[in-house]
Amino acid sequence: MEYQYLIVERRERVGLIQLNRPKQLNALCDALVDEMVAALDDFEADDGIGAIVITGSEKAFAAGADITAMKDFSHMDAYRGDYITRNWERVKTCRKPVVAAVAGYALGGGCELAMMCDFILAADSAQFGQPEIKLGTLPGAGGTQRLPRAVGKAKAMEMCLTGRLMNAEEAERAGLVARVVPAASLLEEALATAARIASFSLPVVMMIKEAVNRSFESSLQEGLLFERRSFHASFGLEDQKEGMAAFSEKRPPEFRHR
Ligand SMILES: CCCCCCCCCCCCC/C=C/C(=O)SCCNC(=O)CCNC(=O)[C@H](O)C(C)(C)COP(=O)(O)OP(=O)(O)OC[C@H]1O[C@@H](n2cnc3c(N)ncnc32)[C@H](O)[C@@H]1OP(=O)(O)O
Repeated sequence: MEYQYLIVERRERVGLIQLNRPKQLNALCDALVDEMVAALDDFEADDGIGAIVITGSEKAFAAGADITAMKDFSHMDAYRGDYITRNWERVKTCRKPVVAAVAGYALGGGCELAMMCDFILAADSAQFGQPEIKLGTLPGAGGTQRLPRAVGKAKAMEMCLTGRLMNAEEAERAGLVARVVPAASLLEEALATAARIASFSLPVVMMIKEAVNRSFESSLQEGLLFERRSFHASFGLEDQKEGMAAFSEKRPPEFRHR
């Protein structure tokens, strides 16, 4: 597929998706999101891909939904067109892990896109925010729902009501990002992290992603039961036999990803 707004590459067992609208600070438009859905579909179907990285440019992961594109929308335009949110769950529904590598601005829909990913690696230049209130609107792709779950009500409420930005250090302290790395090594670190994940058993990686995400959707008791049944099911995998045999034989495992 030809991409106009993305750079899409395979880096061994890692699929790399780079937002490529640097002049507009990677503002998210319908066409970019449609291309991202296509790239995720492609990587999900590819047995040679075990993990995915989404990143932007040095100055911006994504500065939000495209204000120019939507500024004259009517309620019905937004509602019936479901502007750039019609496929918004595709990152979350992707069964392979998706890592967000964020440098620069991740604002509005850009912060929401990063939070849809399984975890965020932030450059020390990263700045996160939901500044929609400054535009006379509010987050529309999870900002008021995922941000409180990530950083707590107080910080999320203050950020959404004031539109202030959160730098990488505060974001790590608050639990929004997994780790902060120097901007110069962000992509290298993200690819290495994704490659490590992709080196493990793909079915187990998928089961872990599913179980961790289930913790946000169910009671502790239901989540523990889901996890336990998944643990039991792992003993049906060739990779579980290989992993535990390799340990006993004091050699590295060679997972077959099935
Ligand atoms: C596979 C499924 C994936 C699904 C993914 C979906 C998730 C997203 C869905 C979103 C749903 C809607 C809800 C979200 C709404 C929003 O996001 S509203 C927008 C929120 N963002 C902002 O308010 C930030 C706006 N930008 C700025 O404040 C500043 O640009 C900046 C980031 C602080 C940088 O300032 P500065 O360094 O001065 O650069 P600028 O000159 O301002 O910008 C450079 C050019 O980039 C253009 N631009 C920047 N941001 C946007 C934007 N959001 N939309 C459109 N264009 C933008 C800016 O206009 C400049 O362009 P030129 O004037 O042509 O040079």
